[in-house]
Amino acid sequence: MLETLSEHGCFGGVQGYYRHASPAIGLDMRFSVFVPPQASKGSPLPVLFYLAGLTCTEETFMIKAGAQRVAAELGMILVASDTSPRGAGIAGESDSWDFGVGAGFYLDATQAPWSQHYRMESYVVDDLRRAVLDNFPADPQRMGVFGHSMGGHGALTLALRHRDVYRSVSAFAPIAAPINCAWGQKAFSHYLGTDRQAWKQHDASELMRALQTPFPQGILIDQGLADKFLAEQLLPERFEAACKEASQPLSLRRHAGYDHGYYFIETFMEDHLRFHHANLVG
Ligand SMILES: N[C@@H](CCC(=O)N[C@@H](CSC=O)C(=O)NCC(=O)O)C(=O)O
Repeated sequence: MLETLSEHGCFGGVQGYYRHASPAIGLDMRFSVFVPPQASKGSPLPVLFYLAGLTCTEETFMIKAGAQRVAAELGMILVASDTSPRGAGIAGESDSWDFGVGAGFYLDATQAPWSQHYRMESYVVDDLRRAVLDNFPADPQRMGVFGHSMGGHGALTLALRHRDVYRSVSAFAPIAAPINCAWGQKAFSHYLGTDRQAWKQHDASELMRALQTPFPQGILIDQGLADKFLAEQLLPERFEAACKEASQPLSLRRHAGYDHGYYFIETFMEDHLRFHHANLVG
């Protein structure tokens, strides 16, 4: 059952905010959907899932990224997930901005106490997808995923781990090699424990190195060169090397003068929407 929190006319379509019970998480979750005007024609539409970064919610992308105008032109449904469970009641889960609440890292935790509710991979891939298919005119054969920073890590890893679900993937300033940066090491050690082999299953660069079948239309990544997190946390050069090793076509565009924020994201948003549209619709 979907509860509508609010709906708003937007570029001839509808921008909505919703809440539903998530079996994977065991709590209510919120998400947002932009349905373009083409929905009134009755045919199923391609869907693009957005995964946001640390501290964000299901609202951040819809308010700040400026994606709806082009999605309305192209006839694409946009879906934005929240970034973690809310209300799990784990001691200390809100103590830091880069772990716990707002920092679910799009994986299923295996370690107590996180493993009961922090199951964002199953949430996004199963529960959120199901909710979108059941309640919106979405085409299950034409789904893509993109995201920013922690959500860029999520987009790359979920696309690599669920090739049958996502046909297209791109990212803005992704955490591209989390087992080699402080954000990833902090999150993975708490969520996944000490086994570094388990960590590799959620590291985009490690997954890419083991890739069997490349994404034929390539992967698009935009990265600002004035991003204060670039050298220590994001490490796109490791993903670039892994793509080369795996013969995966990658367009990694480095942009002077752009930082980590949503002014950067909105600048290149249209390119990402057109990239996914070309991959999903042709
Ligand atoms: N509070 C932090 C900054 C947090 C931050 O920059 N979050 C980014 C994502 S970082 C990686 O996942 C973000 O998208 N923020 C939302 C926004 O509107 O910019 C600090 O103190 O540095």
